[in-house]
Amino acid sequence: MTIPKTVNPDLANERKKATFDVEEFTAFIHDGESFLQLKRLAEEELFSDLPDPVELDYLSYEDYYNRTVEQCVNAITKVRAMQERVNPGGLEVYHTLMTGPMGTTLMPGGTPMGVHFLMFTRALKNQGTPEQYEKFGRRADNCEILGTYVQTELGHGTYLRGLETRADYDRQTDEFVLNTPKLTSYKWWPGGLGNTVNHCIVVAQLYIDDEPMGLQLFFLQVRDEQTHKALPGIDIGDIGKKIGLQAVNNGYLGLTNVRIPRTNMLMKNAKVLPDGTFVKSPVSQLAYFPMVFVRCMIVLVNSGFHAMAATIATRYSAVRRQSPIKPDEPEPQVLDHVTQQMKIVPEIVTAIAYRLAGVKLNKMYEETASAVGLSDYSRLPELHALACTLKASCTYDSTFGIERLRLACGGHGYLASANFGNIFTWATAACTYEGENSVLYLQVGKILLKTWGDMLSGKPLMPTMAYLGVCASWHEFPEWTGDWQCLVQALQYAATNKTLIASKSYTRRLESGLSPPDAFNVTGIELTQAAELHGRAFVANNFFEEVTQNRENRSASLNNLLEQLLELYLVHTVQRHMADILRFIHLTDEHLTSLQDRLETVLAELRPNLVAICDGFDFHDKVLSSVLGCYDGNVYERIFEAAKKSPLNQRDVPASFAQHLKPFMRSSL
Ligand SMILES: CC(C)(COP(=O)(O)OP(=O)(O)OC[C@H]1O[C@@H](n2cnc3c(N)ncnc32)[C@H](O)[C@@H]1OP(=O)(O)O)[C@@H](O)C(=O)NCCC(=O)NCCSC(=O)CCCC(=O)O
Ligand SMILES: Cc1cc2nc3c(=O)[nH]c(=O)nc-3n(C[C@H](O)[C@H](O)[C@H](O)COP(=O)(O)OP(=O)(O)OC[C@H]3O[C@@H](n4cnc5c(N)ncnc54)[C@H](O)[C@@H]3O)c2cc1C
Repeated sequence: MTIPKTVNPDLANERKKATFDVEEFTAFIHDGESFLQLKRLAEEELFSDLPDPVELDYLSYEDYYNRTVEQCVNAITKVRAMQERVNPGGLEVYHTLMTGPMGTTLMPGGTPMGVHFLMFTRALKNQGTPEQYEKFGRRADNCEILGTYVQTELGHGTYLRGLETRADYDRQTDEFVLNTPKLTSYKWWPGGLGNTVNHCIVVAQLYIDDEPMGLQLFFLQVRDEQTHKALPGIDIGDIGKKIGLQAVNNGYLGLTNVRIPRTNMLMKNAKVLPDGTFVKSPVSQLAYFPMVFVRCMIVLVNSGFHAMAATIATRYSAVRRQSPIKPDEPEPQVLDHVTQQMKIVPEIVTAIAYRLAGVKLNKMYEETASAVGLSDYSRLPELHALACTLKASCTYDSTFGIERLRLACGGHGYLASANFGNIFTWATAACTYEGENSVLYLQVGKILLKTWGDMLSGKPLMPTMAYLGVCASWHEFPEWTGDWQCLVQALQYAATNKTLIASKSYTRRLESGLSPPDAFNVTGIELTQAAELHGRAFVANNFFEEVTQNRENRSASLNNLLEQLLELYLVHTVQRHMADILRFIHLTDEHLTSLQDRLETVLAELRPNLVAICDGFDFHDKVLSSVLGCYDGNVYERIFEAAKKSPLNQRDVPASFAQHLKPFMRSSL
């Protein structure tokens, strides 16, 4: 089957209908031109010789892994060469691309080197001393060594204080002795640990003279640099097949009396001196900072997955024709069925809303990291709260959004070659890794409770929670105007009152004699609901600010489009949380009808621009890797071509016919 060189006429027609400049939208959504140019340059280099993803699908587990390593190494080699051309000696190309959505999507089954770039290199830089960076970090940055972040154990992932891996200081030899004393202490899950890396950062409980000193990070070599064989005392391997991310090579690690020099503990914050004196970190949570960075990144990465799935479903829905709306008319593009628009358009805007929130969050991370560099730790709690809430709500919304988008593609959405399977399993993994979502919401719930107390005692509130003070001061919700500000305030008001309810329940339980931890546990449902609403209110408010500020820097047509996207996002989000809102705000049937009218109006207004908006996300066909989502819309040819590649179509009759079917049918006679 040859794929036509022409673009499907329905898609070409959609593109002609666009009312805005796609390139301007693309620059807006990528936060400026510079990253965009870098991304496109890299795509040109990286994708020229990538193999067909359909072939990868049929490889064995082992071949899939080996093939991914090959692709990964090729990609990194090219990116390094590109860095030398763009800014010799710098690392921005490297890090921007390998830690961004493109790096993750370059290999359909994920990459065994992702955690090397995301966590290993960064932790060496930010948790090590300058000398440690020179000794270990520079080699990691240059990929002379490969590593991963080894924290989770078979028995514990969430509850870090329960980790069982020990690092005992031996004053005589100036070494730490590392052990995983029980089966449950085995490290379990780290990406690339299975068979790829030769070094890692191990998170372990530090003991000095058998006294626990808390969790610390240790640089550890696990495999010989020449032979790649495990070093003495190290039991290491792959944890086996998962429901997705088959090439990430998640591994296990057991340690028996493994000795490392004292200077292998990352000592930028806490320190152990040669005589065994322990110098505490100025703030113990600094050991958690590598996780905060990844939580911030996840918001960008998952909003990217969400936008990928939305692009596939939108393009396919513009090509797919089914079921006349009026009996005597031709079959319309399925995108003209309003229920189809309702499945797709809210997902497009949600991906955009999280992309914008993710950019804001990552800027806040950079500011906080700079402040930490100057020993100012004051913004850590606010960053922690926002990273937790956005990581949790973004991964949840993208996971279920991607599934809705797959369903919107009917039968063909279920084909592996449509690529929803990979996109979904990438997205849903992030609901668990880097902090399980409910656990992160409970962290936010705890901070909301504390903030509520601060508010009652007149203390200043952190900026992203200041609205609690404003809303709590209202006797009742101001007059319902239904404008954008009102819709954002409705979400904030609901979040505030949910916090109030949770706070009252918690206090009531304390008064009835429950201990604080028990009272917190039984208030968990209300606390997580408050935390979720807090996150959604932030995303809505941020979207509102992005669209209503800096208008003069954008064309009128882009402003118009962004206003429509905002309108849909706010109306849809308010409708989604209507049960919470109605509990606190009196709305009439007229108000609710008006919201529904607005939803339907803006869906119709956005309809001509849907394909162009998805084009504006600027996903290369190799990134989408989908027979349904290609830019040219030659969907049926690609579905057919992919089917022809099935191994079962490579010979006339499969072996199982002679071996099993034929004797079986004879004996049934
Ligand atoms: C759940 C907690 C946060 C609990 O921490 P804790 O110290 O035991 O208990 P606590 O009393 O709740 O907290 C004490 C205090 O520490 C604060 N805090 C907690 N975390 C942070 C932070 N990151 N930054 C700044 N502050 C933080 C809390 O708010 C508390 O503050 P407070 O004392 O109340 O003022 C922690 O255990 C945790 O983070 N667990 C999640 C584990 C996790 O995320 N693992 C990730 C492994 S790596 C990975 O998955 C890589 C995947 C990457 C890929 O494949 O791409
Ligand atoms: C694809 C993937 C990649 C990963 N990569 C890495 C890596 O590179 N390095 C690494 O160290 N780890 C990695 N992990 C491990 C990951 O970080 C942990 O799985 C994650 O932190 C969740 O911890 P857990 O598995 O212990 O879940 P659990 O905590 O056992 O969760 C089970 C259930 O218990 C609930 N629960 C637990 N604690 C509480 C609580 N306090 N309150 C209420 N409910 C609670 C949870 O909400 C959940 O519903 C990876 C995991 C996956 C899936």
